[in-house]
Amino acid sequence: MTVSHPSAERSDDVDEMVLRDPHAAYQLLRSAGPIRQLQLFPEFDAWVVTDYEEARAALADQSLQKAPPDTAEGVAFDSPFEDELSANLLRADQPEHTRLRKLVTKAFTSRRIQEMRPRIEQIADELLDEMDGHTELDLLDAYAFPLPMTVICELLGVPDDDRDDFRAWSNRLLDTDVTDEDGSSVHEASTAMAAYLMKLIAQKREEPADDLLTALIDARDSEDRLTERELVGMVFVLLVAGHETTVNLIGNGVNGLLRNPDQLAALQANPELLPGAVEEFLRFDGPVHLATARWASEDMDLFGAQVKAGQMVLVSLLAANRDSNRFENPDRLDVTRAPGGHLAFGHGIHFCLGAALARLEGEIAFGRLLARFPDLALAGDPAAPLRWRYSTIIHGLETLPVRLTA
Ligand code: HEM
Repeated sequence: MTVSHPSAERSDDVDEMVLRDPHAAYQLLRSAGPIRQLQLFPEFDAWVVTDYEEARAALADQSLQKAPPDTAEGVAFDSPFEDELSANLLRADQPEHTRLRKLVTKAFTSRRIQEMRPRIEQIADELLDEMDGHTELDLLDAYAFPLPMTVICELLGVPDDDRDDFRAWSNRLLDTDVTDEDGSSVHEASTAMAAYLMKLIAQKREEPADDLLTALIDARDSEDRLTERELVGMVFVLLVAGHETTVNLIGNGVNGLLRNPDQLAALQANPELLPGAVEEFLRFDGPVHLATARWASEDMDLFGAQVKAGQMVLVSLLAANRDSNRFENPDRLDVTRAPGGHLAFGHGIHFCLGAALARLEGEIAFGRLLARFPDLALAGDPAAPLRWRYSTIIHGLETLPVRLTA
């Protein structure tokens, strides 16, 4: 698959290739062992784990801590979300992590999530109604983005009128912008995002309702179970994780299907394959590229590498999910593959809180889309280069132009 990006003029070494064309880069890297140092950020190198077994072990290894240690290398660069947004689950170690996660687990259990099925189906159908009558459109804008965004906003109980601003800030926080040398664009986006979240919390304090944000505010104001910074950090992580990822489950999965017509036909002929197909989309082109940063808490031997205290360790979920020692024919999309075992939702104590919700959204999104537009196809020249977002965290397309009818 060819990929282009505005920064293609940068040096074409493997470090840069990991961001520009990750699957090809990991194929080159894998033969060099399960871990190696890469320069993914301008100021410092990070250790990157690429093989399945080691990736799984690293995700569960609590000597790789989430809170940057005092002596960490490159912390200033890695912390654009200072200060208001950083007190969140993905930056917390035990025991803070357990306390914070307990506040939200109840809202995300499979049973609670299954109750949302009729409403998610309705949201999908409304978006599909709006698409009807168009010949070509960007599936990310019209469907893959608004669906999970509407769901997470309703679950929290916040308006989604500002969702375009929110999407722009969130993209700026998660993508690597090579032109933002002094970090001012990221800083501006994190300041705007923090101000917006504080406004949402203030509004909800004025008008409480039967929703997750009200419950979190109660836990703060009546029970003192989290600080104000932690409240803002929680809303931040739920809103960002709730929509930056599922949009790319839908986008990457549809892209994979439309480029593999035999798999599309198999799924259309056997809709009962859908839940397994969603797992395969997650394995084949998962929405998260590298899991969020971990830091060595001490000098250690990590899979044969001498990692020093304070160095950053990143786990490549994309690489692990294409490890041929774990998955047969890993570069083949196969909707009949026995599901399970992929690392797209992470592993260990930070395993994705929203996995059940994302799976349900995915199942509904693919099922409704293919039923409504059975002749769905890529618009334009299928051999034309795809533009992937340039990001250490997100693996997703910039746009996905499709034709709706034959
Ligand atoms: C297909 C969609 C999704 C994918 C692939 C995904 C992936 C992940 C991954 C890989 C992690 C762990 C990161 C790490 O260990 O560094 C994670 C954590 C998390 N995800 Fe998801 N996610 C998805 C959807 C969602 C949704 C819909 C929500 C809903 C709010 C959500 C909320 C979270 C939260 C709160 C965490 C942090 C958990 C913790 O630190 O304990 N995610 N997700």
